[in-house]
Amino acid sequence: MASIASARYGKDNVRVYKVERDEKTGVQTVTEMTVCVLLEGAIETSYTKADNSVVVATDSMKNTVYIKAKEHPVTPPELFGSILGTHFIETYSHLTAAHIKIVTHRWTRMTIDGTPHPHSFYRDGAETRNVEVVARKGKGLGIRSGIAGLLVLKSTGSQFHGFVRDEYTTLPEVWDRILSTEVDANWSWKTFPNVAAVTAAVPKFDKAFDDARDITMKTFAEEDSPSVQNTMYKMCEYIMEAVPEVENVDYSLPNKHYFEIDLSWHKGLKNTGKDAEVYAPQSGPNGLINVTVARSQTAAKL
Ligand SMILES: O=c1[nH]c(=O)c2[nH]c(=O)[nH]c2[nH]1
Repeated sequence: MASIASARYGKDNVRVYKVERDEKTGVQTVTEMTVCVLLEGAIETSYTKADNSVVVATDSMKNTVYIKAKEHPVTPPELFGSILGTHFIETYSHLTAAHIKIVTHRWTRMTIDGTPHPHSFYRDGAETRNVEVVARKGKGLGIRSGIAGLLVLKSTGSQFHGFVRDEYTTLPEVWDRILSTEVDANWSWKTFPNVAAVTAAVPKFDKAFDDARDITMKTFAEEDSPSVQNTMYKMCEYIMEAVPEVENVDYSLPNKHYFEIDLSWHKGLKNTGKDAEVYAPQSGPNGLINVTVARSQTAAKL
Protein backbone atom coordinates (compact mmCIF):
# COMPACT_ATOMS: atom_id res chain seq x y z
CA MET A 1 0.00 0.00 0.00
CA ALA A 2 1.20 3.48 -0.85
CA SER A 3 0.15 6.72 0.79
CA ILE A 4 1.01 10.42 0.49
CA ALA A 5 3.98 11.33 2.68
CA SER A 6 3.85 15.02 1.81
CA ALA A 7 2.30 17.15 -0.89
CA ARG A 8 2.17 20.78 -1.86
CA TYR A 9 1.31 22.41 -5.15
CA GLY A 10 0.92 25.85 -6.62
CA LYS A 11 2.06 28.36 -9.24
CA ASP A 12 5.70 29.20 -9.85
CA ASN A 13 7.25 32.00 -11.90
CA VAL A 14 4.36 34.44 -11.54
CA ARG A 15 5.95 37.60 -12.89
CA VAL A 16 4.49 40.84 -11.56
CA TYR A 17 5.36 44.48 -12.10
CA LYS A 18 3.83 47.32 -10.11
CA VAL A 19 4.23 51.05 -10.56
CA GLU A 20 3.57 53.65 -7.90
CA ARG A 21 2.93 57.15 -9.22
CA ASP A 22 3.41 60.22 -7.03
CA GLU A 23 0.95 62.62 -8.65
CA LYS A 24 2.43 65.68 -6.89
CA THR A 25 6.06 65.19 -7.89
CA GLY A 26 5.58 63.07 -11.02
CA VAL A 27 8.09 60.59 -9.60
CA GLN A 28 7.31 56.95 -10.35
CA THR A 29 8.67 53.96 -8.46
CA VAL A 30 8.64 50.44 -9.88
CA THR A 31 8.84 46.95 -8.41
CA GLU A 32 9.32 43.75 -10.43
CA MET A 33 8.93 40.40 -8.72
CA THR A 34 8.76 36.71 -9.50
CA VAL A 35 6.41 34.93 -7.12
CA CYS A 36 5.97 31.27 -6.24
CA VAL A 37 2.90 30.07 -4.30
CA LEU A 38 2.73 26.53 -2.90
CA LEU A 39 -0.20 25.34 -0.79
CA GLU A 40 -0.58 22.49 1.68
CA GLY A 41 -3.56 20.98 3.46
CA ALA A 42 -6.26 18.36 3.03
CA ILE A 43 -5.44 17.85 -0.64
CA GLU A 44 -4.41 14.17 -0.60
CA THR A 45 -7.59 13.00 -2.36
CA SER A 46 -6.74 15.14 -5.39
CA TYR A 47 -3.68 12.93 -5.87
CA THR A 48 -5.11 9.58 -4.75
CA LYS A 49 -8.77 9.77 -5.86
CA ALA A 50 -8.79 12.35 -8.67
CA ASP A 51 -10.91 14.52 -6.36
CA ASN A 52 -10.56 18.05 -7.76
CA SER A 53 -13.11 19.46 -5.30
CA VAL A 54 -10.16 20.16 -2.94
CA VAL A 55 -8.09 21.86 -5.64
CA VAL A 56 -7.74 25.62 -5.80
CA ALA A 57 -6.55 25.92 -9.40
CA THR A 58 -3.00 27.16 -9.77
CA ASP A 59 -4.44 29.60 -12.32
CA SER A 60 -6.56 31.09 -9.52
CA MET A 61 -3.41 31.43 -7.39
CA LYS A 62 -1.81 33.45 -10.19
CA ASN A 63 -4.90 35.67 -10.37
CA THR A 64 -4.78 36.12 -6.58
CA VAL A 65 -1.18 37.34 -6.78
CA TYR A 66 -2.21 40.02 -9.30
CA ILE A 67 -5.26 41.09 -7.29
CA LYS A 68 -3.40 41.27 -3.97
CA ALA A 69 -0.64 43.26 -5.71
CA LYS A 70 -3.31 45.73 -6.87
CA GLU A 71 -5.01 45.95 -3.45
CA HIS A 72 -1.90 46.15 -1.23
CA PRO A 73 1.64 47.51 -1.22
CA VAL A 74 4.11 45.04 -2.72
CA THR A 75 6.95 46.43 -0.65
CA PRO A 76 8.55 45.41 1.54
CA PRO A 77 8.26 41.87 0.12
CA GLU A 78 8.08 40.49 3.67
CA LEU A 79 4.72 42.26 4.09
CA PHE A 80 3.35 41.36 0.66
CA GLY A 81 4.30 37.70 1.17
CA SER A 82 2.58 37.71 4.57
CA ILE A 83 -0.59 39.25 3.13
CA LEU A 84 -0.65 36.71 0.30
CA GLY A 85 0.08 33.68 2.48
CA THR A 86 -2.49 34.68 5.09
CA HIS A 87 -5.10 35.19 2.37
CA PHE A 88 -4.81 31.57 1.21
CA ILE A 89 -5.05 29.94 4.64
CA GLU A 90 -7.89 32.22 5.75
CA THR A 91 -9.90 31.85 2.54
CA TYR A 92 -9.81 28.06 2.13
CA SER A 93 -10.74 26.11 5.27
CA HIS A 94 -9.09 22.88 4.10
CA LEU A 95 -5.70 24.52 3.49
CA THR A 96 -3.23 24.57 6.39
CA ALA A 97 -0.11 26.25 5.02
CA ALA A 98 0.95 28.61 2.26
CA HIS A 99 4.57 28.89 1.15
CA ILE A 100 5.25 32.13 -0.68
CA LYS A 101 8.57 32.94 -2.33
CA ILE A 102 9.16 36.39 -3.76
CA VAL A 103 12.23 37.28 -5.79
CA THR A 104 12.51 41.04 -6.31
CA HIS A 105 14.63 42.13 -9.27
CA ARG A 106 16.70 45.29 -9.34
CA TRP A 107 15.42 48.36 -11.12
CA THR A 108 17.76 51.15 -10.05
CA ARG A 109 16.76 54.72 -10.82
CA MET A 110 18.88 56.38 -13.52
CA THR A 111 20.81 59.52 -12.70
CA ILE A 112 20.80 61.84 -15.72
CA ASP A 113 23.05 64.95 -15.65
CA GLY A 114 23.40 64.44 -11.90
CA THR A 115 19.65 64.27 -11.24
CA PRO A 116 17.60 61.18 -10.33
CA HIS A 117 15.27 60.50 -13.25
CA PRO A 118 11.55 60.37 -12.35
CA HIS A 119 10.66 57.30 -14.41
CA SER A 120 13.75 55.62 -15.92
CA PHE A 121 15.61 52.69 -14.39
CA TYR A 122 18.38 50.22 -15.21
CA ARG A 123 19.28 46.71 -14.13
CA ASP A 124 22.54 47.13 -12.25
CA GLY A 125 23.21 43.46 -11.60
CA ALA A 126 21.66 40.03 -11.34
CA GLU A 127 21.40 40.39 -7.56
CA THR A 128 17.91 39.82 -6.13
CA ARG A 129 16.18 40.47 -2.83
CA ASN A 130 14.42 37.27 -1.79
CA VAL A 131 11.76 36.51 0.77
CA GLU A 132 10.17 33.22 1.79
CA VAL A 133 7.05 33.39 3.93
CA VAL A 134 5.37 30.35 5.46
CA ALA A 135 1.85 31.09 6.73
CA ARG A 136 0.70 28.12 8.81
CA LYS A 137 -2.76 27.99 10.41
CA GLY A 138 -2.50 28.67 14.14
CA LYS A 139 1.28 29.00 13.96
CA GLY A 140 1.79 32.52 12.65
CA LEU A 141 4.14 33.69 9.92
CA GLY A 142 7.69 32.43 9.44
CA ILE A 143 9.77 34.84 7.35
CA ARG A 144 13.20 34.29 5.83
CA SER A 145 14.69 37.28 3.99
CA GLY A 146 17.74 37.22 1.80
CA ILE A 147 20.08 38.38 -0.93
CA ALA A 148 21.05 36.15 -3.85
CA GLY A 149 23.19 36.53 -6.93
CA LEU A 150 25.52 39.23 -5.57
CA LEU A 151 28.79 38.50 -7.40
CA VAL A 152 31.90 39.77 -5.59
CA LEU A 153 35.65 39.46 -6.11
CA LYS A 154 38.75 40.66 -4.29
CA SER A 155 42.12 40.53 -6.01
CA THR A 156 44.11 40.16 -2.79
CA GLY A 157 43.49 40.01 0.97
CA SER A 158 42.62 36.32 1.08
CA GLN A 159 44.68 33.33 2.23
CA PHE A 160 44.20 29.58 2.58
CA HIS A 161 46.72 27.44 4.46
CA GLY A 162 46.97 24.96 7.30
CA PHE A 163 44.38 22.57 5.79
CA VAL A 164 44.66 18.77 5.87
CA ARG A 165 47.63 17.52 3.78
CA ASP A 166 47.63 13.87 2.83
CA GLU A 167 48.02 11.60 -0.16
CA TYR A 168 44.93 13.23 -1.80
CA THR A 169 46.25 16.79 -1.56
CA THR A 170 47.73 18.74 -4.47
CA LEU A 171 46.52 22.27 -3.55
CA PRO A 172 49.42 24.49 -2.47
CA GLU A 173 49.05 26.66 0.62
CA VAL A 174 48.68 30.35 -0.26
CA TRP A 175 49.04 33.55 1.73
CA ASP A 176 47.66 35.72 -1.07
CA ARG A 177 44.91 34.64 -3.44
CA ILE A 178 41.93 35.91 -5.40
CA LEU A 179 38.60 35.38 -3.63
CA SER A 180 35.35 35.46 -5.54
CA THR A 181 31.87 34.24 -4.74
CA GLU A 182 28.20 34.72 -5.51
CA VAL A 183 26.54 35.65 -2.25
CA ASP A 184 23.42 33.81 -1.14
CA ALA A 185 22.66 35.12 2.36
CA ASN A 186 19.45 34.75 4.35
CA TRP A 187 18.19 35.80 7.75
CA SER A 188 15.20 34.25 9.55
CA TRP A 189 12.98 36.37 11.75
CA LYS A 190 11.33 35.43 15.00
CA THR A 191 7.85 34.11 14.13
CA PHE A 192 5.25 36.84 13.65
CA PRO A 193 1.78 36.08 15.07
CA ASN A 194 -0.12 37.77 12.21
CA VAL A 195 -0.05 40.35 9.40
CA ALA A 196 -0.56 43.20 11.90
CA ALA A 197 2.71 42.27 13.63
CA VAL A 198 4.49 42.15 10.26
CA THR A 199 3.02 45.58 9.40
CA ALA A 200 4.33 46.97 12.70
CA ALA A 201 7.81 45.67 11.81
CA VAL A 202 7.83 47.12 8.26
CA PRO A 203 10.70 49.63 8.72
CA LYS A 204 12.95 46.84 10.01
CA PHE A 205 12.85 44.79 6.81
CA ASP A 206 14.47 47.34 4.47
CA LYS A 207 17.00 48.28 7.15
CA ALA A 208 17.92 44.62 7.70
CA PHE A 209 18.39 44.15 3.96
CA ASP A 210 20.62 47.23 3.70
CA ASP A 211 22.59 46.21 6.81
CA ALA A 212 23.09 42.63 5.59
CA ARG A 213 24.20 43.83 2.15
CA ASP A 214 26.60 46.43 3.62
CA ILE A 215 27.99 43.95 6.18
CA THR A 216 28.53 41.32 3.49
CA MET A 217 30.49 43.72 1.28
CA LYS A 218 32.41 45.48 4.07
CA THR A 219 33.49 42.20 5.71
CA PHE A 220 34.40 40.71 2.35
CA ALA A 221 36.43 43.78 1.37
CA GLU A 222 38.13 44.63 4.65
CA GLU A 223 38.93 41.25 6.20
CA ASP A 224 42.20 39.52 5.36
CA SER A 225 40.28 36.28 4.88
CA PRO A 226 41.83 33.07 6.27
CA SER A 227 39.07 31.00 4.60
CA VAL A 228 35.59 31.33 3.16
CA GLN A 229 34.33 29.49 6.27
CA ASN A 230 35.70 32.04 8.74
CA THR A 231 34.73 35.08 6.68
CA MET A 232 31.13 33.94 6.26
CA TYR A 233 30.87 33.16 9.99
CA LYS A 234 31.91 36.74 10.78
CA MET A 235 29.31 38.07 8.35
CA CYS A 236 26.65 36.04 10.18
CA GLU A 237 27.79 37.33 13.58
CA TYR A 238 27.71 40.97 12.42
CA ILE A 239 24.21 40.59 10.93
CA MET A 240 22.91 39.05 14.17
CA GLU A 241 24.39 42.01 16.07
CA ALA A 242 22.82 44.54 13.68
CA VAL A 243 19.34 42.94 13.60
CA PRO A 244 18.25 41.73 17.06
CA GLU A 245 14.93 40.33 15.75
CA VAL A 246 16.77 37.85 13.57
CA GLU A 247 17.02 34.30 14.97
CA ASN A 248 19.54 32.86 12.56
CA VAL A 249 21.56 33.76 9.51
CA ASP A 250 22.71 31.44 6.75
CA TYR A 251 25.14 31.84 3.88
CA SER A 252 25.84 29.65 0.90
CA LEU A 253 29.02 30.70 -0.90
CA PRO A 254 30.49 29.04 -3.97
CA ASN A 255 34.26 29.49 -4.12
CA LYS A 256 34.82 30.72 -7.66
CA HIS A 257 38.37 29.66 -8.35
CA TYR A 258 40.92 31.58 -10.43
CA PHE A 259 43.89 29.39 -11.32
CA GLU A 260 47.41 30.63 -11.87
CA ILE A 261 48.85 29.84 -15.31
CA ASP A 262 52.47 28.78 -15.61
CA LEU A 263 53.74 30.57 -18.73
CA SER A 264 57.43 29.79 -18.18
CA TRP A 265 57.37 27.53 -21.27
CA HIS A 266 57.12 30.75 -23.34
CA LYS A 267 60.44 32.58 -23.27
CA GLY A 268 60.66 31.96 -19.49
CA LEU A 269 57.72 34.31 -18.73
CA LYS A 270 57.18 34.70 -14.99
CA ASN A 271 53.45 34.40 -14.14
CA THR A 272 53.22 32.44 -10.88
CA GLY A 273 53.37 33.37 -7.19
CA LYS A 274 54.13 37.05 -6.72
CA ASP A 275 54.52 37.46 -10.51
CA ALA A 276 51.03 36.13 -11.31
CA GLU A 277 48.97 38.59 -13.34
CA VAL A 278 47.10 36.51 -15.91
CA TYR A 279 44.78 33.88 -14.41
CA ALA A 280 42.28 31.32 -15.75
CA PRO A 281 38.80 31.79 -14.21
CA GLN A 282 37.20 28.37 -13.59
CA SER A 283 33.55 27.58 -14.20
CA GLY A 284 33.70 24.30 -12.26
CA PRO A 285 34.26 22.35 -10.19
CA ASN A 286 33.90 24.94 -7.42
CA GLY A 287 33.96 24.83 -3.66
CA LEU A 288 30.60 25.33 -1.97
CA ILE A 289 30.62 26.45 1.65
CA ASN A 290 27.39 26.65 3.68
CA VAL A 291 26.66 27.71 7.23
CA THR A 292 23.71 28.57 9.46
CA VAL A 293 24.49 30.56 12.58
CA ALA A 294 21.94 30.77 15.40
CA ARG A 295 21.93 32.70 18.65
CA SER A 296 23.44 30.50 21.31
CA GLN A 297 21.04 29.51 24.11
CA THR A 298 23.42 30.57 26.86
CA ALA A 299 23.94 34.01 25.31
CA ALA A 300 20.18 34.41 24.96
CA LYS A 301 19.67 33.75 28.69
CA LEU A 302 22.23 36.32 29.87
O1 LIG B 1 38.32 29.11 1.82
C1 LIG B 1 38.46 27.94 1.44
N1 LIG B 1 37.88 26.92 2.13
C2 LIG B 1 38.01 25.62 1.76
O2 LIG B 1 37.46 24.71 2.43
C3 LIG B 1 38.78 25.35 0.62
N2 LIG B 1 39.11 24.19 -0.02
C4 LIG B 1 39.87 24.54 -1.09
O3 LIG B 1 40.34 23.70 -1.93
N3 LIG B 1 40.04 25.89 -1.14
C5 LIG B 1 39.37 26.42 -0.08
N4 LIG B 1 39.20 27.69 0.34
